[in-house]
Amino acid sequence: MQQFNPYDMAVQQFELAADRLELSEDMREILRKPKRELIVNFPVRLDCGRIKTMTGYRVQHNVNRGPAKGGIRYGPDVTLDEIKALAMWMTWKCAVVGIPYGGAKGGVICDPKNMTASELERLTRRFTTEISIIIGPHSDIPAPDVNTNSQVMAWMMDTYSMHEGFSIPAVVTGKPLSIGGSEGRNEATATGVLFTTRRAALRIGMPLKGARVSIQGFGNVGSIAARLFHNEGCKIVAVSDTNGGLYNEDGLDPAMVQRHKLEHGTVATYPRGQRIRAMDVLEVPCDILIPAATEGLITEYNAEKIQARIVSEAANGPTTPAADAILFQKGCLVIPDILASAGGVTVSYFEWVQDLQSLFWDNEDITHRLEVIMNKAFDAVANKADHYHCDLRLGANMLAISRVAEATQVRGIYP
Ligand SMILES: NC(=O)C1=CN([C@@H]2O[C@H](COP(=O)(O)OP(=O)(O)OC[C@H]3O[C@@H](n4cnc5c(N)ncnc54)[C@H](OP(=O)(O)O)[C@@H]3O)[C@@H](O)[C@H]2O)C=CC1
Ligand SMILES: O=C(O)CCC(=O)C(=O)O
Repeated sequence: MQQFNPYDMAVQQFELAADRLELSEDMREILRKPKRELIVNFPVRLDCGRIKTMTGYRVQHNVNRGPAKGGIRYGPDVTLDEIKALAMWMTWKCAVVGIPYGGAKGGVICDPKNMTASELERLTRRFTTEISIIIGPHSDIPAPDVNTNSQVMAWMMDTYSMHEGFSIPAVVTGKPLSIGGSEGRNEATATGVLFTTRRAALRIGMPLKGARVSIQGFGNVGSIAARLFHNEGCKIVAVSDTNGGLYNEDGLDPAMVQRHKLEHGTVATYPRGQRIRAMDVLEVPCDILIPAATEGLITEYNAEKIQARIVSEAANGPTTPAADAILFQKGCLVIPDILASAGGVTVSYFEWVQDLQSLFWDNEDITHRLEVIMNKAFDAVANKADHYHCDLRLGANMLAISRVAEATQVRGIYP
């Protein structure tokens, strides 16, 4: 089996859309490569006194529609190609929901589950200092992603502000409310998944009430999606994390599963369900599948076995192009990542705007504004897909890429 490379996959998706848009080779050359790739190697003192040199990345894919925007992830398997792919998807994600940002992503190769809070703080502060030559409230604004959270964003904001000499909350989003975070940001990605799934269910005439939902990944996005879909009247039949999966055809109570995970570190050992392998959550009988873990897990090897009628991609890049073709053929409606998971960055945009104006909105206002944007984006993507007789991914990519290409063209290219 060939080694999965997320950047190759992102470029392959890009080329499919560029072909249908009949984009010139010159424009493709500009859009397929990241604008900036920063690699930093930096020392971190561990609690035992040893110094470990860590490697981190910040990639800005495109900034023609506004400042670069995108999360920071920590993990042992982070690679530059993964971060390049995620940065490119951020460019398309911001364009598809029409918020004035380009795309970026960052990451550090580390093992966060085996690091103490003080080691993570030192890592975060040093990494922020290293990438502060390219981040800033008007140039590139990080946010949380896999294995990072509001505490990590608080350390980033504090470190950046220390160097400037005064508080600059707008340098990162996803912060705690007490230092300029926004109402609704923590739940925003999962809320966006719910809004787009409601729209998709309407499109295929499937009631959400009573729908069986399987969720891969039980972190920020997956666990909150479980709660929101449960509140919507859906039955959460399967969940998983890195330790394994859990299935119960009668439905799981997300709050109880969450409590079990907090106490035992995994959902897989929750007693009121049948233990299954982590990858099996993709194949259990269900109506809606929510991949909320990581890239490249739905492939040509398991797509045929997916039983869901809707796949709502909360994760970035969960489905390979070969799997996309199989799912489209089967009549499974895939809400692509750049649309389904755009609720997070949309509320990050609200957070940034609130920080810049020092005037804050309430939760109701945030949720309403998010719903308007997500519904409008879903309808625009669906119209594109209907017009071109293609799946929603190609529709979303065509919409997004044409918007970025137009911005690039109208700004002019220096001869
Ligand atoms: N946070 C955000 O605002 C946004 C996140 N996303 C995307 O959503 C996805 C999840 O992010 P987020 O929830 O923030 O990250 P978290 O780190 O909070 O959670 C990730 C979850 O995925 C699980 N996981 C990782 N790999 C696997 C695997 N192979 N099989 C099963 N479970 C797995 C982890 O398990 P364990 O608990 O055991 O570690 C964890 O439960 C990512 O693709 C991210 O890029 C997209 C838009 C915004
Ligand atoms: O909130 C943000 O700015 C970015 C979130 C993110 O990294 C993503 O949507 O993948």
